[in-house]
Amino acid sequence: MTLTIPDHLLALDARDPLAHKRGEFHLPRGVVYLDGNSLGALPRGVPARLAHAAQTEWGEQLIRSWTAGADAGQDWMALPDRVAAKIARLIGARPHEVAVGDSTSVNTFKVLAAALGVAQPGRRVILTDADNFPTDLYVAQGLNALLGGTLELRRVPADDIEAHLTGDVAALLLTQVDYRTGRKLDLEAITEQAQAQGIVTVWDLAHSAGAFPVDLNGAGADFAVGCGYKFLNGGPGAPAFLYAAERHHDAAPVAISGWMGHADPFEMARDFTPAPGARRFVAGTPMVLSLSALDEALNVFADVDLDALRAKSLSLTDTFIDLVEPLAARFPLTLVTPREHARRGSQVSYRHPQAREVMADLIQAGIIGDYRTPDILRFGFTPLYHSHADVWQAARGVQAVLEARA
Ligand SMILES: Cc1ncc(COP(=O)(O)O)c(C=O)c1O
Ligand SMILES: Nc1c(O)cccc1C(=O)C[C@H](N)C(=O)O
Repeated sequence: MTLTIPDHLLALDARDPLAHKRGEFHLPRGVVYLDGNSLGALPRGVPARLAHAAQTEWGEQLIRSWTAGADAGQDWMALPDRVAAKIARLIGARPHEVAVGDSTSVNTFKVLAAALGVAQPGRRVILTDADNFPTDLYVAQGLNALLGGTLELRRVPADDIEAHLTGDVAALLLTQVDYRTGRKLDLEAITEQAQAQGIVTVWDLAHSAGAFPVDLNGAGADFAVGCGYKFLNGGPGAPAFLYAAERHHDAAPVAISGWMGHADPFEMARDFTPAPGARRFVAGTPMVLSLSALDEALNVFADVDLDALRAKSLSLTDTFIDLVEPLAARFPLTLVTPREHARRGSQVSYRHPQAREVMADLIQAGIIGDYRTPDILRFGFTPLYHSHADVWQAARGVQAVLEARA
């Protein structure tokens, strides 16, 4: 097995317009980290920012930090809005259509409730992908239980979704990129077809935001959610985001109407008057420390051309698929990620009957991907910090592990 990186891959790295971004991350030595679709790597600016938030803003300024520096946009109170504005650019939204805080699960509850609130009267069906990420399914089940079981959760295979966009469906709940296979759905086309049937759309962008450009406004999408700790690199348990199209702000119910979503929290009014825009969905006190980390992590994207990000992501995943392809002839390895660019997110997955054990061996060898039930080997590629040389090393690692186990 040769460890010499082929010239054509070195040439791709040499003309990579995003190559300089790698230096903005801490990447441990001896590891090829292919799990940024679960927990993004640490941006170098984050530790100092966290230290400042803890020592100066909390330690010295204490409670004054909630309002201190408001004129310069440095107050904690507006931190969720500042982070929302940075995420808005990545998902094709306007800043006042994005709210940041809570987890993706909680935000899914909020936007699903909001979607049902603006759905066509009398419709009770939530249509979703049978293989959707569990939390999406569970949240829909929980909301149905809360509503006395009056909803129907209709689960169909993702490939059959379009055929099920019928006039009785209230809301469509879909994850754009499947967490197991990396299959990417056509958000624009599905949104258009759903809306033609009067269906309100809710998109889970957990594996989309920060991985490639998303254009929610361009698609006319209704609602969306996504994670802060995956491709946005906000750190473990980073706050999530939600998106609510401006046209729904007045009519959509705020299911968790907390005081921080009030138009004037310190008025301490007895009744809920929603804040303008999506801020109304920020229920409670902003998680300042984790928001600070996410805010800093998002600065990495400031000078990133999102089309270049997508082009590089596809080049990395193409390269991995090409390099691993010969192994499929020798080992029970089946590519489950679509080869078509339009249908691929930023990960590559394979079925293997001993996927769990193979991944354990890979991690032992410093190739960190992950295993997903029942038999999926999952490799996430982050165009901000991966090179084609990394891809080469990862593919060689897969080869070595499979050969050693044979
Ligand atoms: C598609 C999708 N939705 C939601 C989540 C997670 O939600 P939460 O941040 O609430 O754990 C994940 C990953 O954990 C996911 O892959
Ligand atoms: N959120 C996670 C966690 O708290 C622990 C371990 C993994 C995760 C994940 O993000 C899993 C991820 N959503 C997935 O696609 O499988």
